[in-house]
Amino acid sequence: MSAKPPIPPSPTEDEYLKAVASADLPPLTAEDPVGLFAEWLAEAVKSEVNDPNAMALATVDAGGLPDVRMVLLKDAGPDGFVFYTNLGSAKGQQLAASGKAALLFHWKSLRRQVRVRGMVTPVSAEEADAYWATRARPAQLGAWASQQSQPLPDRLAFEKAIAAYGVKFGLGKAPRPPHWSGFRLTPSHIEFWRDRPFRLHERLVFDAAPGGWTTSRLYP
Ligand SMILES: Cc1cc2nc3c(=O)[nH]c(=O)nc-3n(C[C@H](O)[C@H](O)[C@H](O)COP(=O)(O)O)c2cc1C
Ligand SMILES: Cc1ncc(COP(=O)(O)O)c(CN)c1O
Repeated sequence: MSAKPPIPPSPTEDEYLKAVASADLPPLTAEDPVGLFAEWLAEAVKSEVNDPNAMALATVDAGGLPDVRMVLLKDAGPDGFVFYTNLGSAKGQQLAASGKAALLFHWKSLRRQVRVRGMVTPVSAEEADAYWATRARPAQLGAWASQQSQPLPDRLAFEKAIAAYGVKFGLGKAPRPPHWSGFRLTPSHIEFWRDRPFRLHERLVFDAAPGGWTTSRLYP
């Protein structure tokens, strides 16, 4: 028999009361979600153990069944949130078919989350080439050899394919594969969530409106 998973219990009142003392923050306010996101990411860069730019990317498949996996944020600004992947992967196909996605950042060290929803479009070839050029050569060869999300018969076959691409491109630059590029999610909705004691959290929501954003708050 397998062991029961070690699920932690809900905090006790005493445990919450200890947190109250350190939770005396001014209310969360901002005019511009992009600026607030940049501030929160900068804090996460300092406090997270690794990958502060990691985010869950949610998509739907052809049958409407949700799918989700982690990707790394590689650019962010007023135009949206950019990530890179294999276009033939499950997520690549789902994004091409639906044009919609959601993102979730969860910074455990800060007890914060940011949720983003919106439409997704491919980045330009020039933008993808510029990002591709910053990747380490072995990572580039891996992207050439990986048929991401397809069944892998054996690890050795993958390693041989990586070596073959290494020979093919010799000492020269490995160009960006046609099956590897990026997507930009243009946010229509962004929510900032900050932990408060007793689960009385703060939620600040931005909805895209002509020429700017409307803001609102939600019950936790
Ligand atoms: C922290 C983290 C970051 C990741 N970043 C990426 C990424 O930027 N791009 C990518 O294609 N896969 C990334 N992966 C792997 C994906 O989570 C996933 O396994 C892979 O892309 C296949 O997903 P799919 O079959 O849904 O397309 C990352 C995984 C982790 C845990
Ligand atoms: C398969 C894959 N592709 C792309 C990325 C994006 O990161 P990078 O471009 O820094 O390799 C990751 C990050 N974990 C990854 O696992």
